[in-house]
Amino acid sequence: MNRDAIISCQGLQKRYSYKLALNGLTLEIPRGKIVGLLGPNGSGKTTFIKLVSGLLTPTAGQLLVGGHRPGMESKRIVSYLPERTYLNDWMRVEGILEMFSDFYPDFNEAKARDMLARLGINLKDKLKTMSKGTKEKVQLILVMSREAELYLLDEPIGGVDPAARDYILDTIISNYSENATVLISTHLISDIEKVLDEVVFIKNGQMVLQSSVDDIRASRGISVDQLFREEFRC
Ligand SMILES: Nc1ncnc2c1ncn2[C@@H]1O[C@H](COP(=O)(O)OP(=O)(O)OP(=O)(O)O)[C@@H](O)[C@H]1O
Repeated sequence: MNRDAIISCQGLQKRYSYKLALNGLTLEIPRGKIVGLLGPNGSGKTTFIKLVSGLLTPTAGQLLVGGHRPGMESKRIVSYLPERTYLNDWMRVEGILEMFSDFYPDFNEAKARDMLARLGINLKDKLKTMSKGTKEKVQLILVMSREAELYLLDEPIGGVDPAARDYILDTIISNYSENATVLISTHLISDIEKVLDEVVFIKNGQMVLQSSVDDIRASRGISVDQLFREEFRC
């Protein structure tokens, strides 16, 4: 197990009653990279992210996050955007900012306010009155405004319109501290691959490929999106 990697796992298994969602996953995610976690529906992406965030516990195998077994120490360095919202709908953006400031010592409120202003989001608005895409923007800004060592983004921009996606990728996701790692699970590969350094493909709870995006383009002459379509053709 490599303790220098931000995530290191060996033979990682997660079983939900009869379903083996992760089936001996072995991989290392380096520090300082933006990594795409890609795979077909049900391949185990969300399960892996939840294990890394400490929300679930492994059935078997080993997992280190920032050199620690998932727990208090690893949770401190992880900023996690879940697939489904965890915030209360009735809250106003300004209330949520306050909550994050109280809760997370590493929350950079000025950075969050700046990004919210640039996207024209009104601090007085309540989440429940916002469109799906705007809600996603708010949550992504909150998560990326923590000075974390590892950002876990599970399907971050599915509801965001294509015109806003580039802006969000360039200003929010790429605007992270230098030694931090961003792990993004997504099906919007063609939109997101331009910011990715590396990709991990998983299938049936196992890793099938880990490669730098440049290597895929140089050695195979195709995009990550094309490779995904070839690898996982139904
Ligand atoms: N709480 C649960 N109970 C039982 N089975 C579950 C549970 N959560 C996930 N699974 C199963 O585990 C497998 C992996 O699910 P997971 O959500 O990790 O996949 P995913 O790659 O994130 O999929 P998607 O791309 O559709 O979001 C699937 O077969 C799913 O049905």
